[in-house]
Amino acid sequence: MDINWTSEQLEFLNCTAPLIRLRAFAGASKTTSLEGYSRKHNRLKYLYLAYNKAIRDEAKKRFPKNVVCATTHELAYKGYRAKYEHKLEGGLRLGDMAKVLNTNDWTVVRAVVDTLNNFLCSPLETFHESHLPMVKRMPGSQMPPSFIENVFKSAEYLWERMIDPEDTSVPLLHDGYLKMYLLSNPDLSRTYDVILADESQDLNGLTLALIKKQSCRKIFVGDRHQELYRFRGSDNALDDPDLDDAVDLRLTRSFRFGPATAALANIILSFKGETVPVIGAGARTKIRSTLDSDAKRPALLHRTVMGVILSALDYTAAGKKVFWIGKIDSYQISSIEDLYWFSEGRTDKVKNKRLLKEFSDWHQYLTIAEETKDREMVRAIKIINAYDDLEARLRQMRAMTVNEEDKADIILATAHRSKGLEFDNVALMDDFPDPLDPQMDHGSREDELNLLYVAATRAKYQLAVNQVVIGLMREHAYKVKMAAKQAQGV
Ligand SMILES: Nc1ncnc2c1ncn2[C@@H]1O[C@H](COP(=O)(O)OP(=O)(O)OP(=O)(O)O)[C@@H](O)[C@H]1O
Repeated sequence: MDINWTSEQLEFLNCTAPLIRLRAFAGASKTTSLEGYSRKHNRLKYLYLAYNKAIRDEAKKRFPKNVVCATTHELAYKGYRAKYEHKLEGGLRLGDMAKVLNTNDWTVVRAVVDTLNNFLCSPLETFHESHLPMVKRMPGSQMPPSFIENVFKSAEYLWERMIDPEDTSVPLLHDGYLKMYLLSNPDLSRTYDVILADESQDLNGLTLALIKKQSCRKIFVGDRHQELYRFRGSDNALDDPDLDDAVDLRLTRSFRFGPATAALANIILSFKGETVPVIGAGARTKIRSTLDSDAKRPALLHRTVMGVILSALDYTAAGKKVFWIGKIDSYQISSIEDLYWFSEGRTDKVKNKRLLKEFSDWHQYLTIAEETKDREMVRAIKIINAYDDLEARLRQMRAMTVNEEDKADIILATAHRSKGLEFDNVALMDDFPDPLDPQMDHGSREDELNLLYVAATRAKYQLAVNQVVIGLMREHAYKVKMAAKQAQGV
């Protein structure tokens, strides 16, 4: 590698401690540095654990042969594939689980499914109070003991059926075989000398426990400000007390963007109490309230899937070709098409027949959405209610979707999906909530600031900020002014 390494990078490359924590800001050469490390210490065998398949595939292209790149799920799945392939699914459907549990109390069903999902992501071997979700805006642990007992019993019942290969009524989830893998105490140190845990801030308790158990060298890499999946059971593994013994190193120079974006990132992070500054060592990024009209192929980053779909419907209706980060179908468009026909009573047009088995009619769908506040269901209802000509718009949207980024007029993504990517020109859309809202709880505020930081650090040349970011800039300027006045004793 022909790189003029910075002093921060060199410190990492020369570190051979058994436990290393490398904190790297957005675009601060994390992957380049890991690659440099595995080339420098090239007699060692490495396992690079990627957060998702896209990151794994990128890593496979970059890392040398002494590095095996895998997702944790992939690592675990090998041992369970033959036994469970036929009953593997992405999630538990509330309607199906209600049938298995023989109840139509949707509050209970929701609580049981959430408890089971939380159990799957946690390192604990048995169900515990910490797995209970919020129930009717109240911590589950404050619900009556009989309710809690019932939820635990039912969640345990579903778990037993989930791991029974013969039982196809309760599917095995991806986190289910990962849980079984961890409970089997695998020894990765027999095969690898070093584990590189990328995006460590997003590791859930289960994966963190798996890595911590290994006796080989462990390098945890990440950025606590890019933690985006707290809701999936992760809680900033980089700050785990067991990592207090690690050698702490940093990468603060971002080569993606220039000083203006770095200054903006520092403003956003100041609201989280960060005091170490990001340094913008890349090309000069221009910051605007709207993108210049000649800004080519802008990436429009949204807070919500609903925002992405609404933009897609509007832009394609105006004749623009769109490219979806993560492919169109991962935005649940086909379920919206199905639900549209379902809401019209045209069950013959519904492609996924499960929908017809799960709900007797549209009215029942609306009732269950109202009772469970299920995000997917609520989102679908909003979109269906938003347009009179939805069918024609959905058709146009599919027709104007392109599969290659360079054929598009516009790139669409959520901020979540933009993580790890970079674009020449980026616009932050107006569906982000305001982290200055006093009604927002602390955890949500941190999540929203993280998302804004991730989204704002994707642009190389031009970034259009939204009203929420402008609000943060104003508030920051005001705070700086007040602090200066105070210092002068005014
Ligand atoms: N010492 C250096 N001098 C100049 N450029 C560098 C140096 N180190 C890395 N870079 C460049 O910085 C860019 C970003 O590096 P890299 O892809 O490793 O970032 P990253 O931290 O993995 O990004 P992200 O985490 O946001 O995906 C690359 O183009 C890389 O070649």
